[in-house]
Order: sequence, then C-alpha cells, then structure tokens
Amino acid sequence: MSKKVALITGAGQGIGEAIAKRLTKDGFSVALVGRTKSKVENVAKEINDNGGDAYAIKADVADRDEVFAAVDEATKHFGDFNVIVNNAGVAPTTPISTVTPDVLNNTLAINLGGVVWGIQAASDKFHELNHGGKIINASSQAGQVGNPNLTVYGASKFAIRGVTQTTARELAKDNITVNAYCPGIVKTPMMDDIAKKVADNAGKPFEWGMEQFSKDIALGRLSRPEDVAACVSYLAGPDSDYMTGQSLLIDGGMVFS
Ligand SMILES: NC(=O)c1ccc[n+]([C@@H]2O[C@H](COP(=O)([O-])OP(=O)(O)OC[C@H]3O[C@@H](n4cnc5c(N)ncnc54)[C@H](O)[C@@H]3O)[C@@H](O)[C@H]2O)c1
Ligand SMILES: CC(=O)[C@H](C)O
Repeated sequence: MSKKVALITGAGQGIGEAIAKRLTKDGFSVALVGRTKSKVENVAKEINDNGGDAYAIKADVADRDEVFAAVDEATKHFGDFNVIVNNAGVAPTTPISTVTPDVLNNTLAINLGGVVWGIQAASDKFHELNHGGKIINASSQAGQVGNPNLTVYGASKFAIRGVTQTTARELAKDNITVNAYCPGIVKTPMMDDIAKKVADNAGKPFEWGMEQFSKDIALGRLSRPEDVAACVSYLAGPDSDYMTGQSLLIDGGMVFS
C-alpha cells in the first residue's frame, strides 16, 4: 500500500522539522516547505539518508500562489496528498506602544494568511483527488491566553483557533478534518528570539526573559519540538478521525487560572 502524504510548512527548523521527522516515523511521505530552500533541503536529506521519503519545496506561505503551487508540486511528486500541517510562523515581540502597520500586516500575512491559504489549497486538492484529508494548524498557548509583549503574535494565534473552527464546520461534510495544536513554551529559535527581545527590552539577561514565559510551567521544564510533534502525530493519524474544530493545548503543564 502506498504511503500517505503530508506537507509541513516551516519544516526547516524547530517544531516543523520535528513534525516532518515524526510523521516520517509514522510512515508518511513528507513534503517540507520553507522560505529558505537550503534549510528544508538539509532536513529532507537527513530524513532520506535515514530511510525516509522527503521532498523539499521552496515557498513563502504568505503568498497564496506559492502555497497552491507547493501543494500541487507535492501531489505531483508523491502521487497523492492527505495531510497539511500549517506550521510556519513568525513571532515579533511587540509591546503595544511599538506596534506598526508593517509589523501587524506582515505577521498576519504569514501567521494567519499562511494558514488560510494552506487550508484553501489543501481542501481544494482533497476535493480534486476525491477523498477526505486532514488539516492541522499551529496556534499556541498565546492563542489561548494573553501574553504581555505579544499582542500582534497572540492576535494571529487567537485568529487561527477561530479559522480552525469555522473551516472545520464547512469541510466536515467532505470528510476533511481541521484541528489546531497549541504548544506551550518550546525550546526553538523562535522562543529564544522572543526571550532575548523581552530581556533586552527590560535590560535583563536572556535567562530572565525565558523565565517570564516558563515560570508558570508546572512541570518546570520547557517543551521540546518532539513533544509537539507527538501531538501532531495524533492529529495526523487515524485515532483523531472523529475530531474536528479542536485546538489542543500542549502546554507543558502550564496552569492557567
Ligand atoms: N516555539 C514555541 O514556543 C511555540 C509555542 C507555540 C506555538 N508555536 C508555533 O509553532 C510554529 C513553529 O514554531 P517554531 O518555534 O518551530 O518557530 P521557528 O521560528 O523556530 O521555525 C519556524 C520556521 O518557519 C519558517 N517560516 C517563517 N515564515 C515563513 C513563511 N512566510 N513561509 C515559509 N516558511 C516560513 C521559518 O523560516 C522557520 O524555519 C509557529 O507557528 C509558532 O507560532 C511555537
Ligand atoms: C510564547 C509562545 O507561546 C510561543 C512563541 O507561541
């Protein structure tokens, strides 16, 4: 039986890389999408060198045409298309006084636009292939509770939960599920960058910046990209066939009042 095909955006590092490797372990062929071709090519090579079936595609998720082209290219390469993980995102640190039209528009174009174009391209492809599929979106704990200094980022992540619910209701009749994952504080370049900027703004060391986000974690440790990938593995697999419109909080034991 041929392998199922998953496309992961932002797969050149961090959580996206971990998802690509986990879905490979789960038996998927994986298309890795990123703005920087060399980054996704490096991850694809590592996966293929270890017996996987990976293919790298350059695309900017803020560009609707490039997202549609990436889904078409993945389908042409592998011969089918079953799962999309709209993982790519950016996380500017924006105390409210610093928000500019460019930061707002650019962040929403990537974090929200990238998810909307991914949902649109994937659902169109599932209809064309005359079968259902799974759409999985990256939200965040910052899309469940307000984090100081993350107004723009948090707004985009709250929005993804709404888009997940609306499109889940629209697409359910075609056996297409739409869910989101909401990681807590995960040790990746994105999180390091946020912690550094928050610390710099306060004139404090990097460790203080990270502490501002990790002090609420009951387990007392940051999440790892592979912890998030385990949740996406569930959402991409048959055990979640009955679920849609959900935003799963994988918060590393953060306890929200
Ligand atoms: N790290 C965390 O603590 C955390 C927590 C909750 C949610 N998330 C979410 O998980 C996802 C991955 O986060 P991460 O920590 O791995 O981030 P990261 O910055 O380490 O990696 C993100 C990847 O996405 C790519 N990317 C960014 N903009 C793109 C675009 N326009 N087109 C294509 N690729 C693009 C980047 O090049 C990078 O390779 C993001 O959506 C983020 O919001 C992260
Ligand atoms: C701070 C946070 O929740 C991440 C970046 O989504």
